[in-house]
Amino acid sequence: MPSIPATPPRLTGEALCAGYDARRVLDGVDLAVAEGKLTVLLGPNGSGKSTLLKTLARTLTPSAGRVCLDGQDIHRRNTREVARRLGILPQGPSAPEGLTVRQLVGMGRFPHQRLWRQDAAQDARAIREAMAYADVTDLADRDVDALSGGQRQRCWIAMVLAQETDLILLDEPTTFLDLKVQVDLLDLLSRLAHEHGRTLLLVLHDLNLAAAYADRLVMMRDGRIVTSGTPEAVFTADNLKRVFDLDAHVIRDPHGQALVCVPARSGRGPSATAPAHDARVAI
Ligand SMILES: Nc1ncnc2c1ncn2[C@@H]1O[C@H](COP(=O)(O)OP(=O)(O)OP(=O)(O)O)[C@@H](O)[C@H]1O
Repeated sequence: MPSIPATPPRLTGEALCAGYDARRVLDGVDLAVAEGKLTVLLGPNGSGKSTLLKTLARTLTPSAGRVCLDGQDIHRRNTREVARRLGILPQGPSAPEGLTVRQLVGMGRFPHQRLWRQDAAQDARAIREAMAYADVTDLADRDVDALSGGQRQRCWIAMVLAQETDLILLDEPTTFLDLKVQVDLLDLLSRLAHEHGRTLLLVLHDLNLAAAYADRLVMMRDGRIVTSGTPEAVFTADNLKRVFDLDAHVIRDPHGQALVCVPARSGRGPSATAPAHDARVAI
């Protein structure tokens, strides 16, 4: 996979309002997804993260504002054209029954195929590379239904990779995975951004993994972006309180230097859980 030089954002949302029937969820969201970076969207349940991802991916039409992909309104582009540039893995995806892993991953090639023009060799190469990258080659002939949650999630990631898009949106890709598998998956996504120049926007619920892996954090509440920037700039106790209503300290991991959020246990106050050593810093 060739590296792509840093360029201005190709995916932006401008004054986006969106929702479901009469219910407005997004309320004037402005967002430029940083090129070649891993951006993590954080926010409490129901704050509109999935709605934003769906709107950015053209699955949901905004009631006001617009999404631009490569400078053009994404809703004026056709589905196949968008799918060749932008891949999305929604929350809790489901596959048709009886599909093997290779067939599922092959679905990522649909946007590149036409009835009168199919490049079987190119499709086979993309599927092979995606399965190798997501470490599911050994599972290729297994039934997707018969896999563990973690294995299945890696297969879905492989499907998105086989789509060979520069922009990848993932909604809670680590849900239901054990910590080691979460870390493996985030390492993989991080390599995609940093070694292959892909642009990733993902929703995560684990604050500490988000702070450890994100180049940029975007924090949402009540359908609005409250703050965004590098973890150094925005992963602060004040912002965690503003966005999540969470009482916590943010400290620096003395070994890896990552920022770590230590929640205060209810009724005991933040100081009850703060470590005694001098790694604690006011952030
Ligand atoms: N298909 C839908 N129809 C109607 N309302 C919806 C639909 N999907 C989401 N909502 C509502 O929109 C609001 C935002 O939901 P959304 O899924 O975007 O939040 P979220 O931040 O991704 O939440 P979570 O962290 O729980 O996944 C919620 O109040 C939710 O109930």
